[in-house]
Amino acid sequence: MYIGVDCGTQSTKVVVVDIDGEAILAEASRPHRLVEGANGRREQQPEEWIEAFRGAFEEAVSRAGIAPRTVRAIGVSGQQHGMVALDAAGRPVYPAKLWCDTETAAHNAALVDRLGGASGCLEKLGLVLQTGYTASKLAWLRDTNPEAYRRIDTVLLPHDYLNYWLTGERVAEAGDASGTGYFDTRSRQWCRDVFTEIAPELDPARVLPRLIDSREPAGTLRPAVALELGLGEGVLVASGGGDNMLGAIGTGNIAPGIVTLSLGTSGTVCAYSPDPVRAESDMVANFCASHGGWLPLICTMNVTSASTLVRELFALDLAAFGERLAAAPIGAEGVTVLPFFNGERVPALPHATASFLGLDSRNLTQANLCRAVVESATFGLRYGLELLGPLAAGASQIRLIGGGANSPLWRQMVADVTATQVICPQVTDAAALGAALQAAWCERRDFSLAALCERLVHLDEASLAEPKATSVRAYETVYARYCEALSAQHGLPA
Ligand SMILES: Nc1ncnc2c1ncn2[C@@H]1O[C@H](COP(=O)(O)OP(=O)(O)O)[C@@H](O)[C@H]1O
Ligand SMILES: O=C(CO)[C@@H](O)[C@H](O)COP(=O)(O)O
Repeated sequence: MYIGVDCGTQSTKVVVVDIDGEAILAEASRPHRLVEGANGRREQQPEEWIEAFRGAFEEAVSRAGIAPRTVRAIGVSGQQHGMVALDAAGRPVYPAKLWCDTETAAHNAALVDRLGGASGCLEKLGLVLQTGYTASKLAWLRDTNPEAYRRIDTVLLPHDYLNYWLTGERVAEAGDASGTGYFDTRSRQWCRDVFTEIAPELDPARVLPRLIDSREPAGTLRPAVALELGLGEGVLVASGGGDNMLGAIGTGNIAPGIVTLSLGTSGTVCAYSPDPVRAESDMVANFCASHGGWLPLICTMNVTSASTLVRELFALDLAAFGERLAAAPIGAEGVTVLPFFNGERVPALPHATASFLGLDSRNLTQANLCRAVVESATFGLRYGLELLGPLAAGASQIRLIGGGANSPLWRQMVADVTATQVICPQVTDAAALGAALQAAWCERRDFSLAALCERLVHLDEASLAEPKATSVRAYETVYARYCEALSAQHGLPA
């Protein structure tokens, strides 16, 4: 038995996987709080991830009906980029500053300048620093909270922190490390000179976790944790990785030809590449994959976070929200939304706010506003898909994941907006499944990752959405309207 864990923005999910029986036995999740402050502050308490993990683990194991002692390895996936700075005793010196925190936009802009602009970043890191990456969070802590900064002994990412809690080891792997902004994504090594530029007082040899290969274990369970969870001694904890990297594994996107698109709190589009990618657009992140190779990715920050704001504004539950979406026509009768409620990463507008455009006395309905926000989040991902260029253009299928993929209407919308076939995996949380598969790959040397994906990545045929020609054409017009609005409001090329 193998356990996969995904510490997302809104919740931590756990899956129990039986590799030999080729079955996903159970899933469970527990929510966490997101603390939202002024200036785009978005933080969480790392201890709450552990609490959520405990609850979800207990429920998943009990639902699976397995003896915990049959678990052989655990894999952990986590929301990318979050800064978890620990003191020498392993306690956070400050709450985790998350991927969606835009408070550090000015620090990011200053860092990009100091590294020689976009070309300097590309030369040193293989990607261009974006607000949201760990680097500017560290620079921000140094400036705004020097007392906490002085106590830093290690800087981890969310999944590294869970690995640390499980094993006592402070380690990192290339996939998640590539989102720090002080990691060379081509050579897969820490970029110590960039780290020193950001945090001159900290010794990178001490503060940065030891890098391990994706198939190497982070360690074995600490005896106290094994006892608490009822697990046997010697249970391996895999290297784990960023949620997008493990979501790629959990959707079978481990070789070129497939696109994974996530409708989570964030929206992401990524495609595997065996070589590092230097995309035409600086907004394409040349991240590493968490199984070797690369995973160029674009990320938008306002997907289910945006739809949830509008849904909650009208006090709708998910079912009622779905009904409102269906009640409005394609194009929401002329309503256009630019859903940048907390700034945006792609396009790079960290200070932007949202706009509702084209409203009149006739089209101002709940249904149109709900529909327009979901359409706009989807258009943002099409915009990103286009930036990915040939890597994504050749894909014949989109594997759709994340909470929004539960909505049949949203699935069809993605198919129509991208003119590509869409299908979901059977499992609710593909990143947690990817983490379990990576754990099995680490522990079972008799399996290749491809063989494991073949066994466990089952697609849900009932979720298949084929693009419909009339809808594809209708969305072309509405997407053009969205691009015009983007250009008019934010000066971007239409
Ligand atoms: N049927 C649905 N329609 C629209 N949104 C949904 C639906 N089901 C779940 N969601 C939304 O998906 C989000 C959770 O997605 P998830 O991928 O688990 O997020 P994360 O990994 O960022 O924590 C929640 O905001 C939830 O409201
Ligand atoms: O910042 C990124 C990718 O670069 C986000 O995709 C985070 O990794 C958070 O993911 P979710 O919580 O939305 O799954």
